[in-house]
Amino acid sequence: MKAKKLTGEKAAEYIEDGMIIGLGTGSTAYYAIKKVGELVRNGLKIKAVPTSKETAELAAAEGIELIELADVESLDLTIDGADEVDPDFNLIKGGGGALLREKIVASATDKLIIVVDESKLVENLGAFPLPIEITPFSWQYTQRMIEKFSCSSKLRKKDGEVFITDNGNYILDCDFGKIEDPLKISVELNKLPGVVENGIFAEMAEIVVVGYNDGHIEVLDKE
Ligand SMILES: O=C(CO)[C@H](O)[C@H](O)COP(=O)(O)O
Repeated sequence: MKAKKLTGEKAAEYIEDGMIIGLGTGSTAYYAIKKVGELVRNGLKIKAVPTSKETAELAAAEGIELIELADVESLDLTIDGADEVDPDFNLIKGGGGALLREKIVASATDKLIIVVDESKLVENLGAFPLPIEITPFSWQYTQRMIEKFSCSSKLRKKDGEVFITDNGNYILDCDFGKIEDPLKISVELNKLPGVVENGIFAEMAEIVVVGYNDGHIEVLDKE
């Protein structure tokens, strides 16, 4: 909790007047959004693209001006969380179910800043089941095709009901074990009809802000 707050707030320091930014989803991004709200109320002028309905609601309540990605060419930076981060800054995202919009926003971003607590740092991706967003149409067929990649998968549920994403799709949480080549598996998964997007963010993050439970923060920069 403390680590998440510190890292979210630290990431907000990268924001400058006039920027167009992306706002991520999840309990760590939450603290960044709260901090951005505070900065906006103190006079910072920015516009933001949210990565989920949940984030849009929070940001609007904070007084942050929201715009559509459709209306801009690119974003200066995006602050988002992650479920796993490997030493090459490959990520697994989508624990909160917002991976599709998060990946679209990340792809339009000059500088993707990831905020995590120390528990998210891993040597290899894969201990966290990979979220894959799929179409509801014949989803069991898509599941069988995905499982040919040697994984087992579960349809995500919430409160006993099938979890529906902001885009009206389902999510399969897929246990691949150790993921040796994140970029390759990500590209292969996205070739399957029925797969909308997967939660591997390979070679996208530029900065990772890590919060430690003892209160210190580490900023890892790809450059
Ligand atoms: O990818 C995400 C949502 O789709 C989140 O960023 C990810 O699940 C991390 O969330 P948290 O900061 O709550 O641990």
